[in-house]
Amino acid sequence: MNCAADAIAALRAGRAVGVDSLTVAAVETATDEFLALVDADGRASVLLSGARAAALGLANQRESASAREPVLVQREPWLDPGTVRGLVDAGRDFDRFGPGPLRTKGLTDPDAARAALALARSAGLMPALWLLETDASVRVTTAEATAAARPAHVTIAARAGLPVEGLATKAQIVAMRAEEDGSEHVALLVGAPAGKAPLTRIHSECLTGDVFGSLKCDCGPQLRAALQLMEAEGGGILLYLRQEGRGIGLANKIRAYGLQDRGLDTVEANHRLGFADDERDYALAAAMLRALGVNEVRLLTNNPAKLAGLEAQGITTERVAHRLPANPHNAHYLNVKRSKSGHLD
Ligand SMILES: Nc1nc2c(ncn2[C@@H]2O[C@H](COP(=O)(O)OP(=O)(O)OP(=O)(O)O)[C@@H](O)[C@H]2O)c(=O)[nH]1
Ligand SMILES: [Zn+2]
Repeated sequence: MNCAADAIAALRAGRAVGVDSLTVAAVETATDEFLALVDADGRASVLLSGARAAALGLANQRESASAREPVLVQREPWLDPGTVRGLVDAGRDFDRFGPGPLRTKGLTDPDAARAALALARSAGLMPALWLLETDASVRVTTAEATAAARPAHVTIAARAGLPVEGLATKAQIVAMRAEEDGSEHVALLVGAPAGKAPLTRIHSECLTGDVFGSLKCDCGPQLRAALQLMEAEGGGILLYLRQEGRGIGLANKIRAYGLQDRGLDTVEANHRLGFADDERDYALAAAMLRALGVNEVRLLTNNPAKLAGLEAQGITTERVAHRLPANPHNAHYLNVKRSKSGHLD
C-alpha cells in the first residue's frame, strides 16, 4: 500500500491527513461543511510555508523563522475560513490590504509540518494547511511524506514502440512508476542509444509549452530540438519527468503566470506563492537512467542543477548546451533564468 499516494489523494479531495502527530487538511480544498465537522469551534491554526509567510511579512516574528521553515499562524476570532482562503492565495495580494494583525506561534513538530507542506506540493495544491485537532483515517509518517516529495526509486511498468511525428527513426516509450508516491514518468528511447554516454535530455513537464505551444517559455522548442539531435546521432534518451512548473504543479504554475501578468518575474512569482524558485530534484531521473542500464550521459541542458543532481546520484554527466532562439514573449524569462537561477549560456 502506498500511504503517500493515499495522503496526496486525500488532500486533493479536501479530507484530513495525519502526518505523525499532526492532522492537516488543505486550505485550498477543505470546504466550509468539512471544517464545520472537524473544527466546529474554529480553533484550527494555519500552517504556511516559510516563503509564503515571508510574502505576508510574518517570517521574522519568531526567532527561529526563516524563509525555508514552516510557519504556524495563530487562529483569531475574526480569522474565518473565507478570510484564510484569501490570505493564502497570492493572486489576492493585489486586491486589497491583507487582514491582520496576524501572529505566529511555535510548532510542536516542525519536521512533520515540513513534510505535510511537501505533501501539499506533491498534490499540486497551495502550500497552506489547516492544522486540525481531530484524528484522520488516512495517515502517513513524516518519513513517507518527505520521501514522496523527492521520489528516488522507480519500477518499469510498461514499454512499447512509438512512431513519432518528425522522426524517421523508431522510438520506444517506457512507462515507469515512482515507488514513493506512485507518480508516472516516461522515457522515450530514440533509435538505438548506443555508446557509453548516450545523448540525453531531462525534460520537466510543461503542459502549456509542450502541448499548447505557449511562447512564455522555451520548453516546446527544446523538446522537439532534443529529439531531432538524438535522431541525427542515431539515438538518444528523453526522460519526461512529471515536474510541471519546476515541481509546483499545473494549477500553481498558472497562478505564477497570473502573478507574472501583474509584473512579478518567474522567480518572484514562485516565492510569492510560497515555493522555492525551483522545487525539482533529479534523484528520480538518475533512477530512471539506472533502470535503463545507463550510468553515463551527455546531457542537453543549460541548467547546472540538472548536472549536479545527476552527478550527486553517481551518474557521470557531460553537458551539451541546449539553447534555442528567444522570442519576444520569453526573452525576459530566459534573462531572469540566467541572472537569478544560474542558467548557463
Ligand atoms: N513555476 C514556474 N515554472 C515554469 C515557468 N516557466 C516554465 N516553467 C516550468 O519550468 C520547467 C522547465 O524548466 P526550464 O528552466 O525551461 O528548463 P530547465 O529544465 O530548468 O533547464 P534546461 O535543461 O536548460 O532546459 C517546466 O516544468 C515548466 O513547466 C514559470 O514561469 N514558473
Ligand atoms: Zn515551459
